Amino acid sequence: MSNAIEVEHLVIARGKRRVLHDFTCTVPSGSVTGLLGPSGSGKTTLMRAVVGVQKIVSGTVTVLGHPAGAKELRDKVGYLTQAPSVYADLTVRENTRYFASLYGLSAKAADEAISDVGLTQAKDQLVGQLSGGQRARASLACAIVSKPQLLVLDEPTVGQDPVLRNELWQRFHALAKAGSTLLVSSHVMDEAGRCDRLLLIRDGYLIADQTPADVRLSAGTDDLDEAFLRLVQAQDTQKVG
Ligand SMILES: Nc1ncnc2c1ncn2[C@@H]1O[C@H](COP(=O)(O)OP(=O)(O)OP(=O)(O)O)[C@@H](O)[C@H]1O
Repeated sequence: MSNAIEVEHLVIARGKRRVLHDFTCTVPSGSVTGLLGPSGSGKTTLMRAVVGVQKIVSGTVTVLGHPAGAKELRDKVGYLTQAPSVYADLTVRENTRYFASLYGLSAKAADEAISDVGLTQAKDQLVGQLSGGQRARASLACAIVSKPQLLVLDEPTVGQDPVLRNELWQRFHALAKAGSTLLVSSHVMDEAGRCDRLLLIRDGYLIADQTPADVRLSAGTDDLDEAFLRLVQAQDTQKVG
Protein backbone atom coordinates (compact mmCIF):
# COMPACT_ATOMS: atom_id res chain seq x y z
CA MET A 1 0.00 0.00 0.00
CA SER A 2 1.45 3.41 -0.93
CA ASN A 3 1.39 6.36 1.40
CA ALA A 4 -0.94 9.32 0.98
CA ILE A 5 1.16 11.34 3.44
CA GLU A 6 4.87 11.08 4.23
CA VAL A 7 6.28 13.33 6.93
CA GLU A 8 10.04 13.28 7.44
CA HIS A 9 11.99 14.92 10.24
CA LEU A 10 9.46 17.71 10.52
CA VAL A 11 10.29 20.52 12.91
CA ILE A 12 7.76 23.32 13.53
CA ALA A 13 7.89 26.32 15.83
CA ARG A 14 4.87 28.43 16.75
CA GLY A 15 5.85 31.70 18.31
CA LYS A 16 9.22 31.01 19.90
CA ARG A 17 8.36 27.49 20.97
CA ARG A 18 9.08 24.27 19.10
CA VAL A 19 5.81 22.37 18.90
CA LEU A 20 6.81 19.49 16.60
CA HIS A 21 10.17 17.84 17.11
CA ASP A 22 11.80 15.74 14.38
CA PHE A 23 8.40 14.27 13.54
CA THR A 24 8.40 11.36 11.06
CA CYS A 25 5.27 9.39 10.16
CA THR A 26 3.26 7.98 7.26
CA VAL A 27 -0.43 7.72 6.46
CA PRO A 28 -1.21 4.77 4.16
CA SER A 29 -3.48 5.42 1.16
CA GLY A 30 -7.05 4.29 1.71
CA SER A 31 -6.75 4.20 5.49
CA VAL A 32 -8.62 5.96 8.25
CA THR A 33 -5.68 7.11 10.34
CA GLY A 34 -6.31 8.63 13.75
CA LEU A 35 -4.12 11.41 15.11
CA LEU A 36 -4.60 11.08 18.84
CA GLY A 37 -3.09 13.06 21.64
CA PRO A 38 -3.89 15.45 24.47
CA SER A 39 -4.93 19.05 23.95
CA GLY A 40 -1.95 21.15 22.87
CA SER A 41 0.13 18.15 21.76
CA GLY A 42 0.47 19.40 18.16
CA LYS A 43 -2.35 17.71 16.22
CA THR A 44 -3.69 20.84 14.55
CA THR A 45 -0.14 22.00 13.79
CA LEU A 46 0.64 18.72 12.01
CA MET A 47 -2.64 18.92 10.05
CA ARG A 48 -1.88 22.50 9.03
CA ALA A 49 1.50 21.30 7.73
CA VAL A 50 -0.21 18.52 5.75
CA VAL A 51 -2.59 20.94 4.04
CA GLY A 52 0.30 23.34 3.41
CA VAL A 53 -0.71 26.35 5.52
CA GLN A 54 1.90 26.00 8.28
CA LYS A 55 5.38 27.49 8.15
CA ILE A 56 7.93 24.82 8.90
CA VAL A 57 11.45 25.07 10.32
CA SER A 58 12.86 21.96 8.63
CA GLY A 59 11.85 18.57 7.29
CA THR A 60 9.48 17.57 4.49
CA VAL A 61 5.79 16.85 4.11
CA THR A 62 4.78 14.96 0.96
CA VAL A 63 1.08 14.62 0.12
CA LEU A 64 -0.15 12.37 -2.72
CA GLY A 65 3.36 12.56 -4.17
CA HIS A 66 3.63 16.36 -4.08
CA PRO A 67 5.08 18.79 -1.55
CA ALA A 68 2.31 19.84 0.88
CA GLY A 69 0.51 22.93 -0.38
CA ALA A 70 1.44 22.33 -4.06
CA LYS A 71 -1.12 23.63 -6.53
CA GLU A 72 -1.66 20.11 -7.91
CA LEU A 73 -3.24 19.26 -4.56
CA ARG A 74 -5.85 22.02 -4.49
CA ASP A 75 -8.83 19.92 -5.52
CA LYS A 76 -7.48 16.69 -4.04
CA VAL A 77 -7.30 17.62 -0.36
CA GLY A 78 -10.22 18.55 1.91
CA TYR A 79 -9.64 20.16 5.30
CA LEU A 80 -12.10 20.49 8.15
CA THR A 81 -10.83 23.01 10.69
CA GLN A 82 -12.02 23.13 14.28
CA ALA A 83 -13.70 26.49 13.66
CA PRO A 84 -16.78 26.01 11.45
CA SER A 85 -16.04 27.39 8.00
CA VAL A 86 -19.58 27.81 6.70
CA TYR A 87 -21.62 30.94 6.08
CA ALA A 88 -23.95 31.73 8.99
CA ASP A 89 -26.43 33.63 6.80
CA LEU A 90 -26.94 30.75 4.36
CA THR A 91 -28.87 27.52 4.95
CA VAL A 92 -27.11 24.16 5.25
CA ARG A 93 -28.24 23.33 1.74
CA GLU A 94 -27.11 26.66 0.27
CA ASN A 95 -23.70 26.30 1.91
CA THR A 96 -23.21 22.74 0.69
CA ARG A 97 -24.48 23.55 -2.81
CA TYR A 98 -22.07 26.46 -2.95
CA PHE A 99 -19.11 24.20 -2.10
CA ALA A 100 -20.39 21.58 -4.57
CA SER A 101 -20.57 24.20 -7.32
CA LEU A 102 -16.92 25.14 -6.74
CA TYR A 103 -16.06 21.61 -7.87
CA GLY A 104 -18.58 21.59 -10.71
CA LEU A 105 -20.81 19.17 -8.80
CA SER A 106 -24.58 18.95 -8.83
CA ALA A 107 -27.16 19.73 -6.15
CA LYS A 108 -27.56 15.95 -5.81
CA ALA A 109 -23.96 15.65 -4.54
CA ALA A 110 -24.72 18.38 -1.99
CA ASP A 111 -27.86 16.58 -0.77
CA GLU A 112 -25.89 13.31 -0.43
CA ALA A 113 -23.22 15.02 1.70
CA ILE A 114 -25.95 16.57 3.89
CA SER A 115 -27.52 13.16 4.35
CA ASP A 116 -24.11 11.60 5.13
CA VAL A 117 -23.65 13.93 8.10
CA GLY A 118 -27.23 13.44 9.33
CA LEU A 119 -28.48 16.95 8.62
CA THR A 120 -31.25 16.28 6.09
CA GLN A 121 -33.96 17.44 8.51
CA ALA A 122 -32.12 20.71 9.16
CA LYS A 123 -31.10 21.34 5.54
CA ASP A 124 -33.26 24.44 5.13
CA GLN A 125 -32.19 26.06 8.40
CA LEU A 126 -29.79 28.96 8.49
CA VAL A 127 -26.38 27.79 9.72
CA GLY A 128 -26.33 30.70 12.19
CA GLN A 129 -29.38 29.18 13.90
CA LEU A 130 -27.94 25.67 14.31
CA SER A 131 -26.45 24.16 17.47
CA GLY A 132 -22.65 23.95 17.69
CA GLY A 133 -22.65 20.24 16.86
CA GLN A 134 -24.98 20.78 13.87
CA ARG A 135 -22.80 23.62 12.62
CA ALA A 136 -19.73 21.37 12.82
CA ARG A 137 -21.60 18.79 10.74
CA ALA A 138 -22.56 21.43 8.18
CA SER A 139 -18.83 22.21 7.80
CA LEU A 140 -18.14 18.51 7.45
CA ALA A 141 -20.74 18.20 4.68
CA CYS A 142 -18.92 20.97 2.78
CA ALA A 143 -15.54 19.28 3.32
CA ILE A 144 -16.70 15.87 2.04
CA VAL A 145 -18.97 17.01 -0.81
CA SER A 146 -16.22 16.76 -3.44
CA LYS A 147 -15.02 13.36 -2.10
CA PRO A 148 -11.38 14.50 -2.10
CA GLN A 149 -8.55 11.97 -2.32
CA LEU A 150 -7.31 13.07 1.09
CA LEU A 151 -9.55 14.35 3.89
CA VAL A 152 -7.92 16.01 6.86
CA LEU A 153 -10.49 16.32 9.65
CA ASP A 154 -9.63 18.19 12.83
CA GLU A 155 -11.76 16.82 15.68
CA PRO A 156 -14.83 16.18 13.49
CA THR A 157 -16.79 14.35 16.18
CA VAL A 158 -16.30 16.76 19.07
CA GLY A 159 -19.64 17.83 20.58
CA GLN A 160 -21.59 15.10 18.78
CA ASP A 161 -23.77 12.58 20.59
CA PRO A 162 -22.67 8.91 20.70
CA VAL A 163 -25.18 7.74 18.07
CA LEU A 164 -24.07 10.39 15.62
CA ARG A 165 -20.40 9.83 16.39
CA ASN A 166 -20.90 6.20 15.54
CA GLU A 167 -22.58 7.12 12.24
CA LEU A 168 -19.81 9.57 11.38
CA TRP A 169 -17.11 6.95 11.95
CA GLN A 170 -19.03 4.52 9.74
CA ARG A 171 -19.16 7.25 7.11
CA PHE A 172 -15.40 7.84 7.38
CA HIS A 173 -14.77 4.15 6.69
CA ALA A 174 -17.21 4.20 3.78
CA LEU A 175 -15.29 7.13 2.28
CA ALA A 176 -12.01 5.21 2.72
CA LYS A 177 -13.54 2.15 1.09
CA ALA A 178 -14.54 4.34 -1.84
CA GLY A 179 -10.90 5.39 -2.26
CA SER A 180 -10.28 8.39 0.01
CA THR A 181 -7.62 8.57 2.70
CA LEU A 182 -8.66 10.13 6.00
CA LEU A 183 -6.52 11.69 8.70
CA VAL A 184 -8.80 12.31 11.68
CA SER A 185 -7.75 13.97 14.92
CA SER A 186 -9.27 13.41 18.33
CA HIS A 187 -8.25 13.79 21.93
CA VAL A 188 -10.71 11.10 22.98
CA MET A 189 -8.95 7.75 23.21
CA ASP A 190 -12.19 5.78 22.88
CA GLU A 191 -12.22 6.88 19.23
CA ALA A 192 -8.76 5.35 18.69
CA GLY A 193 -10.17 1.84 18.34
CA ARG A 194 -12.22 2.96 15.34
CA CYS A 195 -9.13 3.77 13.25
CA ASP A 196 -7.18 1.51 10.90
CA ARG A 197 -3.94 3.11 12.07
CA LEU A 198 -2.96 5.40 14.91
CA LEU A 199 -0.49 8.22 15.22
CA LEU A 200 -0.13 8.92 18.93
CA ILE A 201 1.35 12.31 19.70
CA ARG A 202 2.41 13.94 22.93
CA ASP A 203 4.18 17.27 23.42
CA GLY A 204 5.07 17.34 19.73
CA TYR A 205 6.72 13.91 19.75
CA LEU A 206 5.36 10.86 17.93
CA ILE A 207 4.99 8.05 20.44
CA ALA A 208 3.36 5.41 18.22
CA ASP A 209 2.63 4.84 14.52
CA GLN A 210 0.82 1.51 14.56
CA THR A 211 -2.50 -0.25 14.20
CA PRO A 212 -4.71 -0.15 17.33
CA ALA A 213 -4.06 -3.90 17.74
CA ASP A 214 -0.28 -3.34 17.70
CA VAL A 215 -0.58 -0.43 20.14
CA ARG A 216 -2.47 -2.74 22.53
CA LEU A 217 0.12 -5.48 22.02
CA SER A 218 3.17 -3.30 22.52
CA ALA A 219 1.67 -1.63 25.61
CA GLY A 220 0.45 -4.96 27.03
CA THR A 221 -3.16 -3.85 27.61
CA ASP A 222 -6.47 -3.95 25.75
CA ASP A 223 -7.48 -0.54 27.07
CA LEU A 224 -6.23 2.10 24.60
CA ASP A 225 -6.38 4.87 27.24
CA GLU A 226 -4.12 2.81 29.47
CA ALA A 227 -1.93 1.88 26.49
CA PHE A 228 -1.37 5.57 25.72
CA LEU A 229 -0.31 6.20 29.35
CA ARG A 230 2.06 3.24 29.30
CA LEU A 231 3.65 4.38 26.03
CA VAL A 232 4.09 7.86 27.51
CA GLN A 233 5.74 6.41 30.60
CA ALA A 234 8.03 4.25 28.45
CA GLN A 235 9.00 7.33 26.45
CA ASP A 236 9.71 9.32 29.65
CA THR A 237 11.86 6.48 31.01
CA GLN A 238 13.79 6.40 27.72
CA LYS A 239 14.40 10.16 27.91
CA VAL A 240 15.65 9.92 31.52
CA GLY A 241 17.76 6.89 30.66
N1 LIG B 1 -0.95 30.69 16.74
C1 LIG B 1 -0.14 30.16 17.68
N2 LIG B 1 0.92 30.84 18.19
C2 LIG B 1 1.73 30.32 19.10
N3 LIG B 1 1.60 29.08 19.60
C3 LIG B 1 0.57 28.34 19.15
C4 LIG B 1 -0.35 28.83 18.17
N4 LIG B 1 -1.27 27.87 17.91
C5 LIG B 1 -0.93 26.84 18.69
N5 LIG B 1 0.17 27.10 19.43
C6 LIG B 1 0.83 26.20 20.40
O1 LIG B 1 1.29 25.07 19.68
C7 LIG B 1 1.13 23.88 20.46
C8 LIG B 1 0.39 22.85 19.65
O2 LIG B 1 -0.93 23.34 19.39
P1 LIG B 1 -1.97 22.55 18.50
O3 LIG B 1 -3.13 23.47 18.26
O4 LIG B 1 -1.28 21.99 17.33
O5 LIG B 1 -2.39 21.37 19.50
P2 LIG B 1 -3.60 20.34 19.39
O6 LIG B 1 -3.05 19.01 19.75
O7 LIG B 1 -4.28 20.47 18.08
O8 LIG B 1 -4.57 20.85 20.55
P3 LIG B 1 -6.20 20.75 20.67
O9 LIG B 1 -6.54 19.30 20.83
O10 LIG B 1 -6.48 21.54 21.91
O11 LIG B 1 -6.77 21.36 19.44
C9 LIG B 1 0.42 24.30 21.74
O12 LIG B 1 1.39 24.40 22.77
C10 LIG B 1 -0.15 25.65 21.42
O13 LIG B 1 -0.18 26.46 22.56
